[in-house]
Amino acid sequence: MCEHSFEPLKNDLILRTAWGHHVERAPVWIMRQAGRYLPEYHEAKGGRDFFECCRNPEIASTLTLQPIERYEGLLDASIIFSDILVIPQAMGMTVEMVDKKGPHFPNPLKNPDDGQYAELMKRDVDVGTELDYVYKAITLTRKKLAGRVPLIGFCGAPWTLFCYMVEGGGTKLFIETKKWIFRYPGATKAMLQKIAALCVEYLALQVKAGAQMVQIFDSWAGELSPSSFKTFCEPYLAHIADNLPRRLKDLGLDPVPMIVFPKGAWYSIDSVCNLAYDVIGLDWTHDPAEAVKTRGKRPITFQGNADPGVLYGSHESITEVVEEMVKGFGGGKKGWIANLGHGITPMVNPEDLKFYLQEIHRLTSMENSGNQDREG
Ligand SMILES: Cc1c2[nH]c(c1CCC(=O)O)Cc1[nH]c(c(CCC(=O)O)c1C)Cc1[nH]c(c(CCC(=O)O)c1C)Cc1[nH]c(c(C)c1CCC(=O)O)C2
Repeated sequence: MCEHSFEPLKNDLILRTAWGHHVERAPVWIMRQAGRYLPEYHEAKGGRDFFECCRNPEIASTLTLQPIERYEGLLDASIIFSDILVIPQAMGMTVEMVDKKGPHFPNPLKNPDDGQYAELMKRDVDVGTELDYVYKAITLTRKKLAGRVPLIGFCGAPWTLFCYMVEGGGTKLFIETKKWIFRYPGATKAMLQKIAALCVEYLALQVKAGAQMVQIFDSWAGELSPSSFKTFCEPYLAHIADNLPRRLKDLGLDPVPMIVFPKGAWYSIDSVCNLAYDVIGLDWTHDPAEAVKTRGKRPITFQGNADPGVLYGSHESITEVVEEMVKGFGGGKKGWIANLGHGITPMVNPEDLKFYLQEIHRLTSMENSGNQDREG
């Protein structure tokens, strides 16, 4: 139990699915479900800066609830409105959100001798106080949810956060990142380990505040070769999965399901199935049936994975993609949480997302939709 008392959950479908139980239909939520495609998001955000919204528990909880209210009864989880870059901020780096451009670090990490690296490595970061506003937003959101659906907490994976910290923002070429891993592998690993420890504490405190499930977003995992993935990504994902349950236990908290989303690293799935995560998020480059075959009998739930671009398509194509996905994941009565293969993109018509959610409900509620052999 977390330290607060909240209304009992009325819909625990996603938690049961994540724990590997047989369920009545596939649960569904959407990465970035609170965001720019919703007119009410822009309205509630007003002229405010993005990080100012994250730091304001009242606004963050309002934004978190928007999709739950608009798609009443169709979403099986909420995700706290925040950003993965709050960890670099807590470490002392400045991160701005530039309109229509995305995140920008005015002073990224240049090399291990630039002074800032040593400074960050030696600083004792207290994510308890630095990210206090996130825990407050989580507790307030749990109250406002009043048990409608579970609340997911999240963080960025060490690898993805490191990329942002050295690139200073989004990139296509990853020049700085590659300089770090191929010139300074030791310094890179030390920083990744530092971030991983912060992730564990940050997620534990989110659970303490009321998060009922957590997701680790490794959005840039796919920039690595399979062997670099083994060196710079996987050990830190493993560290989080191994240490979060221990930390929760220390704090007197029950374990929560842990989701990992190593976007783009399709080659890693067999090995990621051996980590201690309960759920693995798949992007749309995965063939669901192949992934199910690779999983075999291991007790892992998959999450995903339609191309988010299908929401720009016709309703016929949405139905086709959902049908294919339901079939590939074995019907939806076990081992699958429906989602998109990455965050929903701006300019999607919210009514088309509604249709996608309805199709998932319709096609996974069917009597015979659980008859497929999930081992492939
Ligand atoms: C890489 C990453 C970031 N942030 C996040 C990731 C991992 C997921 C992914 O790979 O998409 C995670 C994130 N960011 C946001 C959420 C909120 C909760 C939700 O999913 O609804 C979550 C889970 C809000 C947001 N984070 C951001 C917005 C848009 C801000 C705005 O312009 O109003 C929102 C709603 C800004 C942001 N934040 C980030 C970028 C690259 C951008 C700008 C470009 C973009 O939106 O894709 C970093």
